Amino acid sequence: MPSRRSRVGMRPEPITHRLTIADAPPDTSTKHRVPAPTMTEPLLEAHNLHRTGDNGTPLLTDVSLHVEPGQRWAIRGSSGAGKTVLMRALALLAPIDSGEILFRGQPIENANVPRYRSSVIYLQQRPVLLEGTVEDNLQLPFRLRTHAKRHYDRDRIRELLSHVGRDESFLGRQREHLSGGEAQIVAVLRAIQMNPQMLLLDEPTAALDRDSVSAVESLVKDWLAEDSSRATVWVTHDDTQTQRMSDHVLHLAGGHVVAEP
Ligand SMILES: Nc1ncnc2c1ncn2[C@@H]1O[C@H](COP(=O)(O)OP(=O)(O)OP(=O)(O)O)[C@@H](O)[C@H]1O
Repeated sequence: MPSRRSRVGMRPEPITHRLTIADAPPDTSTKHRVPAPTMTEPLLEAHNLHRTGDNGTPLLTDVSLHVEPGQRWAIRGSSGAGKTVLMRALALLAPIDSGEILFRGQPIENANVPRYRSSVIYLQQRPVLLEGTVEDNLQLPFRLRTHAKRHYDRDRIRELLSHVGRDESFLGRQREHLSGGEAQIVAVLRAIQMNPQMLLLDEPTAALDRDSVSAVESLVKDWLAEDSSRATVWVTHDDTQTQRMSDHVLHLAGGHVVAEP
């Protein structure tokens, strides 16, 4: 069994037995069928997250989320509900005071954070791109030690660009000449070329025009369709985007999970 020790050193949880294929009772009756055990282990688990802000205000209170392979979650809630605080905690970019975050059933030790961040990539509303061309930005992750053995694949990028109606000339565009939508397309391409297991999308299309929204959504949909075990957590205020891009919804209000707003 995986260790249930918290990365943040809080409350050890009771060890819970997880059903495996070997544990499954034989199906001796079709009349009184025993419910099939869950074979899938969650990809990302947040258990009872708590965080208090600098001024003592509770930002997250007992927030839990289990994302299984293939699931597409939407995080909903009004402004200030704690959506970004939660997403940054899941991305290990912001601290939690208590609770635990597990990836594939394991806590993420400090030494494994770079690997975690290449499996679970966080994208924010305003993408951070460096000076230089689109291609410079796409090549950037391959300069990191974590990806030293991987190589930038221009053919793959060219193919992905064709899905969103851009040709190779886009690669030579300077960062400062990109629209907000184009910059977000670059950020999504930069993430999905790394073949992550999950994307954490924090309002990535909030300030974009309709064409850019559909370009970003279609890149993410195509990436999901390539591998049925990939998953997303998408913060959005948009009801129709929630319908298009999610099959599970977590509602937050005042840093709490609520049934419905
Ligand atoms: N370090 C901090 N200390 C104190 N308060 C904070 C801190 N970080 C965030 N907050 C507050 O926590 C609340 C939740 O912020 P958060 O950014 O998660 O909201 P949100 O749900 O993402 O809102 P929006 O939809 O407007 O992006 C806000 O009131 C914010 O000002």
